[in-house]
Amino acid sequence: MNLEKFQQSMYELIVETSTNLPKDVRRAVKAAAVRENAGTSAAMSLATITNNIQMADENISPICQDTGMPTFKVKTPVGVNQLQIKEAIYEAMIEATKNGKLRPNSVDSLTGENSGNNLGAGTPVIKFEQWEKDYIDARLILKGGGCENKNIQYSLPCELEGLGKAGRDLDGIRKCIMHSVYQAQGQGCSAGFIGVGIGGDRTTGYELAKEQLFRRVDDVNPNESLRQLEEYVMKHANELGIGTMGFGGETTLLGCKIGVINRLPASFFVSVAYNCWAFRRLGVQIDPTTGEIQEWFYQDGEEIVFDAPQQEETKSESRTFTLTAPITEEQIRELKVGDVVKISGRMYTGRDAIHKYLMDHDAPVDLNGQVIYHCGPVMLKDEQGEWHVKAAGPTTSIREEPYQGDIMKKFGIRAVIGKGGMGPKTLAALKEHGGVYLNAIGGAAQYYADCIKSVDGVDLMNFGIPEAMWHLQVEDFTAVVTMDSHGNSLHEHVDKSSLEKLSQFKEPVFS
Ligand SMILES: O=C(O)C[C@H](O)C(=O)O
Ligand code: SF4
Repeated sequence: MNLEKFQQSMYELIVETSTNLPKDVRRAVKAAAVRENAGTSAAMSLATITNNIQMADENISPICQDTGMPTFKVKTPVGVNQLQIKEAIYEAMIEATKNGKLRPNSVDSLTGENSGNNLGAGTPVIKFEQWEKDYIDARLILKGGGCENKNIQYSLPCELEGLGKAGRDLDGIRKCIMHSVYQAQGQGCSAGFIGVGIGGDRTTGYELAKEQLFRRVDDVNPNESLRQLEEYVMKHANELGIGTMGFGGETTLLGCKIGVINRLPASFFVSVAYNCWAFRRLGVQIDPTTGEIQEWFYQDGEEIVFDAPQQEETKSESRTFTLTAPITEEQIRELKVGDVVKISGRMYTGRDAIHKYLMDHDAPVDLNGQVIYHCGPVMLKDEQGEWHVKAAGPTTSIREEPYQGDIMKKFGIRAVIGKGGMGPKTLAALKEHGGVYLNAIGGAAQYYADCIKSVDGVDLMNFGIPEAMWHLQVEDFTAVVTMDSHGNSLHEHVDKSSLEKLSQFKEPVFS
């Protein structure tokens, strides 16, 4: 095999997967955008999402800054050297990271050190299979950490909030799947796609669930019971009202694929892999002699054009405020859940490592009246040593729940921006201190990168690029107030109302 060419093909597969959302996924997103009512938060978020998808195409830059756990599935004809393939994939990963197509995402679990090139123990994941065909089939999925955190595994029988007892039968499985969508709320950047694995052990159950994510969104399950179940879930999960980013709305789920394998008599697992709307997976057919790409998978069909939203659709029903840091308590107290905020001026990124650090250290900058953005961007340094933002959407905020309230009070921070919302501890601190939580659109990494006009500095680089504290100069960075300083939380509200809706699906359906 021409290894140089093969490595180039793997590089193309990585770049395309990170930057070019597959057509079957685009069709599902488009259908969701069409369903939402103009002027609602869901419609506006979907407009941002579709805009972001197109920006990623044009910029050839990551759709989302979290380029995920690279998982390759490679089928090779007998005689092809899999060791060489592995080596070529490693090289292609290094190059894609260097060129800002992947974020350095491989972190030592004990020391916290980022390897910087996406290689490390267990990264990337490469699964090989041998087959009788005469070509190589290489597929890649880039599944982000936020949606990965929303995966869930049920052991039947069990008791489920809202749904009661789930037994060891098809109806018990139905309940688990409905519950899995409920428990994800907006935190995995809904509307999402789920892959479900029935049976196996804890490991093979999850593997089967992830395997389902390689199926086309629009395929039809050949197993009649599973086909019916997939259809049922698609219809009814969308009645939960969680909606895009958990803002409420018509579409909560974009795809549901279910597979089944045998189990042990004692075990009965239902494993669910949740994937965000930024469902990045592609595949190629490769000639094993030349190493060249012969065909792309998931990319058939017409070009999908997302219509630019009409004037009345972009006109929000909400009040709009403009803020520039330092922000006063008075300005914050004026904001209510549902308001749109446009931020200009300075903001600082801070995510997991920074929040832990700030608990018992001084801040490297004065944070009084400032804005913290839960974000781990993709950054590139030019020849002059200047940093440039390549992708910069929000990360899931709930992970900072143990720290956030204390840190806001300790340093006088007035606003935090993230996604998916935070819990009661933060809500209480916002009320006491005069703070606000702003929800940005998860995955819209190109859209937000465009709002960042310059990088003015960076602290705590020892935490690695995604975890460092970046000083950003922004213009019209738009987010929605979802938790205010008066004790109101849209997240709490949507959680409650979706749980009520979930309980409507308590009665047996598949008996
Ligand atoms: O790590 C990130 O940047 C985001 C993550 O995928 C998340 O959804 O929280
Ligand atoms: S930020 Fe959202 S869109 Fe990006 S990887 Fe995480 S869950 Fe997916």
